[in-house]
Amino acid sequence: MTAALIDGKAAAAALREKVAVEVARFREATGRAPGLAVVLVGEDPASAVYVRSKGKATREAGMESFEHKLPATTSQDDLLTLVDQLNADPSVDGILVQLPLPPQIDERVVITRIDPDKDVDGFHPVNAGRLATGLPGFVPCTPLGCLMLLRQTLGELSGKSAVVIGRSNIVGKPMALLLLGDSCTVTIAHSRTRDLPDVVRQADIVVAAVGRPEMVKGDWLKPGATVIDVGINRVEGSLVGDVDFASASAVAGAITPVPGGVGPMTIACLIRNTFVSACRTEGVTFDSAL
Ligand SMILES: Nc1nc2c(c(=O)[nH]1)N[C@@H](CN(C=O)c1ccc(C(=O)N[C@@H](CCC(=O)O)C(=O)O)cc1)CN2
Repeated sequence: MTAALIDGKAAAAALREKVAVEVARFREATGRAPGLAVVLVGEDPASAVYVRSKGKATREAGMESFEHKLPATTSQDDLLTLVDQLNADPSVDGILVQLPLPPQIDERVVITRIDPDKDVDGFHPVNAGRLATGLPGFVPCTPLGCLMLLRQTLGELSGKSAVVIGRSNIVGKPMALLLLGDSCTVTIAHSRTRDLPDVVRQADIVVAAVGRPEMVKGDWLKPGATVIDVGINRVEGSLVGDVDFASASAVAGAITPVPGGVGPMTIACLIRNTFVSACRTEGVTFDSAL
């Protein structure tokens, strides 16, 4: 292996620690703690693990965690009523509805019901529009975490060529906009892209977010490229990314592992976004490097 390993676990721990220091200052200044409400509908085991991790990370940062666990049979109207209550609750700075939702509930309707100024997931169309137009809002946690890892690994990103593989609203599109915001030349590749390996081979930065286990091979990469693997795929009882780590790490300059790469940054960025939300509500200034 020649590639340097990008340690997302360490980066996430450092970010959470920085937020915890700022939260202590916030509490002294305002007399209250920032609050995050997390809503889980159903019993999906992976979602339950993520929700538990989010609650733990929230409390460890000195913030209040409000957990709402609803049965898998919950109706869309009942979920919307809970979202309305959380929107109106001044102790709640951030609202997150864990995805995926059961089939009787339309994800888009629920996301759109969350107050955009409490939408710490950054999934609301208003926040998508703010990101696209360069206005302050909330940026989805996974792409924000990827950007932080890239800046930490490469320093200045300006002028670099980047390929984002995947065009989802949650990762691919916001990732491309963030890279554009840092003056990269960005290509979004997807299932209909022709000659994908040739497209990927042009890139200094590759972000793989397709949800197909080990799809990106080492011989698709420009030697020395920085590779960010967003994939979390369970294959025969183990966890693999969208990048074939063994072949890619022989060619890349730096690469994120799975697990221990992007995943931990998702939760750290959620804690960061919740803190930022509380600061905006209270008019408290915060470290712009967060
Ligand atoms: N409302 C949301 N729902 C979902 C989101 C989200 O950002 N908001 N993202 C994913 C799940 N997710 C957080 O919710 C998440 C996924 C993975 C990790 C993580 O740390 N993964 C570890 C491996 C964990 C394991 O062993 O399973 C890693 O990559 O090291 C954190 C958060 C979908 N839903």
